[in-house]
Amino acid sequence: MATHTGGLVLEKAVEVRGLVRSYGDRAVLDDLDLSIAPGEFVALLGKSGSGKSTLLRALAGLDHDVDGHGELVVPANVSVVFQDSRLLPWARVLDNVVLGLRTANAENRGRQSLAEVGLAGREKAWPNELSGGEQQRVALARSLVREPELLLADEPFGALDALTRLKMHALLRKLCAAHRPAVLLVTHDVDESIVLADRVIVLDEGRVAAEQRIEPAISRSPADPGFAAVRSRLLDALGVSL
Ligand SMILES: Nc1ncnc2c1ncn2[C@@H]1O[C@H](COP(=O)(O)OP(=O)(O)OP(=O)(O)O)[C@@H](O)[C@H]1O
Repeated sequence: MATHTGGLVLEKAVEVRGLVRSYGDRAVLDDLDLSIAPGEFVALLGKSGSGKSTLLRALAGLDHDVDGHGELVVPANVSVVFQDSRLLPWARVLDNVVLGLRTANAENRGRQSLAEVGLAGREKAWPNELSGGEQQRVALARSLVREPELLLADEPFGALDALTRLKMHALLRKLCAAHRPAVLLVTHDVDESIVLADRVIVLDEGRVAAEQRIEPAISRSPADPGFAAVRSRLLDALGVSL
C-alpha cells in the first residue's frame, strides 16, 4: 500500500511496482510499473476501461482494496482534481479554497491562489455564480494552495468547451512551472497530452503499452511536423488508425 514519506525528499515522486487491482477475477491493473520524477508532468492515455481512473484512485489513496503485494510509494502531500470541480455549493469561493487548510495565513494564501488562477475579486462569489471553467480554476486553486508534491488530475478539462480548455492548458502550464508538483493527468485528448506533458504513457488492459517522451519544442508547436509524428505514434498505441 501507499507509503507516506513525511517531509523526506524523494528521488521519485511516485514509484509503483507490480501493482495489481482486481474486480472479481479480472485484473484491471495488472502488475503495473510506473515512476514519476519530482516536478515531472506525466499524461495518461488509454481506451475507456483501460484502468486510468483506477490507477489514479490508487495513487490518491482512495482505493483501499489494491492488492497488497505491489509496491506503491507516493508523497505525503497529494492533491486531486476531478472532471467536475466538486466545490461545496454552500461555501463561498475563498472558503472552498481554504477549507480544511491548517496553515498560518490560510486566508491570504487562498486569496493569492485565486489571483494566480485569474479569479482575484471573486472570493465572495458562490460556486453557482461561476462558469464551468471558473469553477475548475477554483478547484485548481484549492489544490495548489496546499503546495502538493503530487497533483493527480482525472480529465479536469473534459467537460469544458474547446476554447476554455485551451486557456486552461496555458494556465496549468504556468501553475506547474511556478509550483513544480509532479503531475499525473488522465486525459482522452491526445493533443492535450502532448501540449502539457513531459512524458505520455498509454495504458492498455492495466499495463503500460507505450511511453513517449515529449520534447518541449514540439509541445509548444502543434503545427510542427514533430507534433504530428508524436500524435500519430500515440494514436497507433491507442489502436486508432486514421
Ligand atoms: N467498482 C467497480 N466494480 C467492478 N468493476 C469496476 C469497478 N470500478 C471500475 N471497474 C472496472 O475496471 C475497469 C477500469 O475502469 P477505469 O475507470 O479505471 O477505466 P478508465 O480507463 O478510467 O476508463 P474511462 O476512460 O472510461 O474513464 C473497467 O472495466 C471498469 O468496469
